Amino acid sequence: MTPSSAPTITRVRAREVLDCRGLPTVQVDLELDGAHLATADVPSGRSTGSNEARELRDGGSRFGGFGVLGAVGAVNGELADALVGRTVDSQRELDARLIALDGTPDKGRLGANALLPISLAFARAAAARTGQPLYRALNADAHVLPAPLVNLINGGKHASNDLDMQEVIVIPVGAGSMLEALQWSTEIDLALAEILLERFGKAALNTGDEGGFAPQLSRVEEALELLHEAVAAAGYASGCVYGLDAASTHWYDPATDRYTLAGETLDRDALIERYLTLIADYGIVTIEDPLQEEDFDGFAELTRASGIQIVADDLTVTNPARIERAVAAGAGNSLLWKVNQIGTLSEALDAANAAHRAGWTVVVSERSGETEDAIIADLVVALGAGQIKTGAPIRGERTAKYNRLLRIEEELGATARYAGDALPAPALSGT
Ligand SMILES: O=C(O)[C@@H](CO)OP(=O)(O)O
Ligand SMILES: [Mg+2]
Repeated sequence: MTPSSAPTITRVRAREVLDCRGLPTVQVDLELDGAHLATADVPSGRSTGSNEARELRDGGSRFGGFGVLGAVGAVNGELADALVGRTVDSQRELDARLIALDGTPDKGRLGANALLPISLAFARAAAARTGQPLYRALNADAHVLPAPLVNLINGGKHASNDLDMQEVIVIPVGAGSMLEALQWSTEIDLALAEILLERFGKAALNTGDEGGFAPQLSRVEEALELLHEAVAAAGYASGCVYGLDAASTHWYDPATDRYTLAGETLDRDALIERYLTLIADYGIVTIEDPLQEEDFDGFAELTRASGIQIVADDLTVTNPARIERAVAAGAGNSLLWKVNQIGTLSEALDAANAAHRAGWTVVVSERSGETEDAIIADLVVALGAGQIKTGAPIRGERTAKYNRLLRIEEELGATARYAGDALPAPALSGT
């Protein structure tokens, strides 16, 4: 049922809410036609790329200015004044208006954290107006449930251990459904907890920002061995593959053009060699941000040499122009898709289309600073992307996404398809 006339925005209201790190972020209510009210939150990154759309923070506090009252004020003042009472034909028209109101290339005047929650709340309200869930309002044929890239060991900027690589990931590709994929993931997580307790003692179960364990270790090989052990102990060795988010920009020194990995200094070639060894030894089928955020050539070299999924995050920042550059250079073959890196839903959808057109895969992603807002669950199904990265299945801001996916799987019934084939089947034997 599609209402015949275009909706009118009758209310826009922002407030400050807290994310999972206890830091303020922006929540927006948006109402259409005095009847359809929707809410959306904006998440926040910690290991951000330098080319992301700008998030406005207030400044001035001892902790570096984490407040978002400026962004909240922009929504409740200038943006609400410009939008309330207006009729909006489409998401694209609204987003174009938001972009024009900000007027800067990086959304630095009003802030991506002011614009995006308006864009997302509009998408939800427009879907509600048609009586459909968001994933279906965006794509009538939506039916693919994503394989989860489950980040069970945290390092880098997300944890207080010495592991440089940010995320050590297991992917239950052999599961038959979303429900089964999450059951496996939880059992693997519990098995990992037991192994860590036995190996590292009392502080073993510290966790990082995305709910994965953050044991005190520094070598990624050790983290991968622990994860393999946990998968085997849980009984899923034949159904799982592995991945990394190296987030290497954050352990790269531009002054020397060198990386420091577990105390060792490596140039680009040595680091690429190291990845090839890790891939061969540990059944790794996907690596995100293996090289620093400006090294298009390095990405291209590893993409060619490895033959696996190489995911661009800080390199491409969900920005169609940077994606075009990466595609032309062969720098990666997969896009990490984060709506707040670009700041409106339409631009993010353009980014996903650009990636799909180029034959790249798309991995829909959380941020490390999340709220309970589960919108990426609807978005990953709408895109049919087949892969989601949304942390360990043990903390509310992450389980919100997983639980929404379970509900969508139920709603889709017999038409639902779990994308276990989005990544290659296990290549390893005997680990
Ligand atoms: O690097 C990443 O992929 C993300 C999410 O996992 O981290 P952050 O949100 O801190 O940028
Ligand atoms: Mg990343």
